[in-house]
Amino acid sequence: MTTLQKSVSTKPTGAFNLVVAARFRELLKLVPSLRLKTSVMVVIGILSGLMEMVGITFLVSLVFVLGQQGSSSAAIPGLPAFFGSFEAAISKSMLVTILICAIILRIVLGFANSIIASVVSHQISGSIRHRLYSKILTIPFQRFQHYERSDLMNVIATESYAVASAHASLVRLGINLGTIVIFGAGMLVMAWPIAVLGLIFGVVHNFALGLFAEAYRRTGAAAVSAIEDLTQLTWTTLQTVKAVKSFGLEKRHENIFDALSTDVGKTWSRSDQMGAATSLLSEVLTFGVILTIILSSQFLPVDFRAALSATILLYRLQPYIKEFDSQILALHALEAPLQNVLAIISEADDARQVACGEKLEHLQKEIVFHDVSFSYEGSSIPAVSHVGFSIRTGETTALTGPSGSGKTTILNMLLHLIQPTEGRITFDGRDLSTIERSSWLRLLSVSGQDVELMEGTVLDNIRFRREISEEDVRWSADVACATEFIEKLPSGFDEWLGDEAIRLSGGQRQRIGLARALAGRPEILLLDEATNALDEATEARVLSLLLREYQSRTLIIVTHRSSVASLMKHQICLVPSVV
Ligand SMILES: Nc1ncnc2c1ncn2[C@@H]1O[C@H](COP(=O)(O)OP(=O)(O)OP(=O)(O)O)[C@@H](O)[C@H]1O
Repeated sequence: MTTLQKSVSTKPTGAFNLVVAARFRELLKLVPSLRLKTSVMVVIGILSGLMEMVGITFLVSLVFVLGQQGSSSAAIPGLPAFFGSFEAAISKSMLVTILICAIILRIVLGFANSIIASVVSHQISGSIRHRLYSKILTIPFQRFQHYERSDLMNVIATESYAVASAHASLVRLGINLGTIVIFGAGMLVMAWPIAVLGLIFGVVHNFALGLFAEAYRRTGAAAVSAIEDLTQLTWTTLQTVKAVKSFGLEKRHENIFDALSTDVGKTWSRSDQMGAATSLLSEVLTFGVILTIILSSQFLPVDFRAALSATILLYRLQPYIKEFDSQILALHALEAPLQNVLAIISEADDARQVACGEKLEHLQKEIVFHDVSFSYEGSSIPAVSHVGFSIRTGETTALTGPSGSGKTTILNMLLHLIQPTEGRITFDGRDLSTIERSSWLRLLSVSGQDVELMEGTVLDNIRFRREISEEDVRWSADVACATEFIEKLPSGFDEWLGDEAIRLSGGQRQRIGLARALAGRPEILLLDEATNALDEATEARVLSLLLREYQSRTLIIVTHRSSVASLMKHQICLVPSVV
């Protein structure tokens, strides 16, 4: 069984900021077409930061100018040294205009970026959900069987959002870094000693937050694992409610659920506590550096106005630095869900499913198994070993043999769910592997002992999302002897069946499954113990109707009952493989 990420990866953990490169590489694999939008978002974000810096600087200048009596029409002497060369040219009204423009531009850019971010985030999530869902349908059936269904549900419904979150974090990182650089440059020009203090603060801050990185990675992985366990328990409980009640295990299940639910709560609160701790650390460091500037201001070789502007910039820089670090920590926490998404998306497609091949309009003569063997992945004993037989078209054949002799495996090969590991299967002399899969599957239909009913009406279940006329639905239900009980249901064919269809007996479910298989009027019908839950009399009626309708078509029945096998023209008896 393929288990999705339950523990943190073994990648080096010391390299705090390397996580950015790792997440970026993963994102490029998952959403390669986002480069342009991402760059636009980062540039807009940085421009917004730039506008903030301009706004702060001009605001400080304005305050100084307003504080100077009677100099309103003179050149502005209030700008910091950085703007010194413009002093002669900027009047007070221009100062106010620039300030207002900077503020408005910042608001507009911020708004534009949140709209773009929201659109991009939904695009990413939608595209990832689509890729995951379609991957589940295109991976080889054997690979699919290696996954826990609850894990797959969890990845599609919950963890797929991690990709959009990681993208948002990377964009925010780019914006924060760009803004930090711009603010830093501004501070350097205005008051270099304060910029140096700010730089030291940034390095210490980054190093201190780096100490939390491993804890964040572990918490992220623990949260994913705890949620997976909880989903799995819920899923299996829903699947086995009858057994749980029959064995009187409700309390035990409740206890297990509570324990797992507590684990989930603990991982989230640990994450919240770490968030609070890192935020506190950030505040303390910022306070420390500003205090240092205040205490040492009289000794610093800088102009007071410039020092004030630079200090305000440093103060405003703090949220960017804080967010920069928290986004890096978020990227650590996103490792586990991202790895899960990647694991599924990187699964190879079923080569036969995507290959073209020749079309097959009809089966004219026969299906032949030429010395066919098949072994399931990881199994040392072949499920089918060197089997050879032919099935003539338009005739009825029973496939018999003891339990485990490979009957279902043979039907699965006919259904293209698995391919022979040795030997070949031919249809009218053409190798199965050279035939277009969909054209072959159009010719045949299958029904088994366990019917996969879905949420919907009886009609929905017979149609099974295919274009099938009402007439064909009625005909198939008649042949399957299903009409007689369907019409007794309160809403007949429109009766709503839950996914478990609890109101139906085992035999009724099998008859709906049989009607589903018949409804497309297939040339070849495969029945895998499809009537074994029916009483003898109903089974006999179903079989006689089937034989009448399938006089000139191909019917292959897997059965353990000699009475059923004897009704077929041919019998193929399989023997179990030995080591
Ligand atoms: N997904 C699987 N992975 C590994 N082994 C499998 C898998 N499915 C079936 N097998 C093994 O392959 C062998 C043949 O199984 P198969 O279901 O084809 O037998 P069968 O003749 O249809 O049995 P039954 O009459 O009990 O339904 C068995 O030994 C079974 O354990």
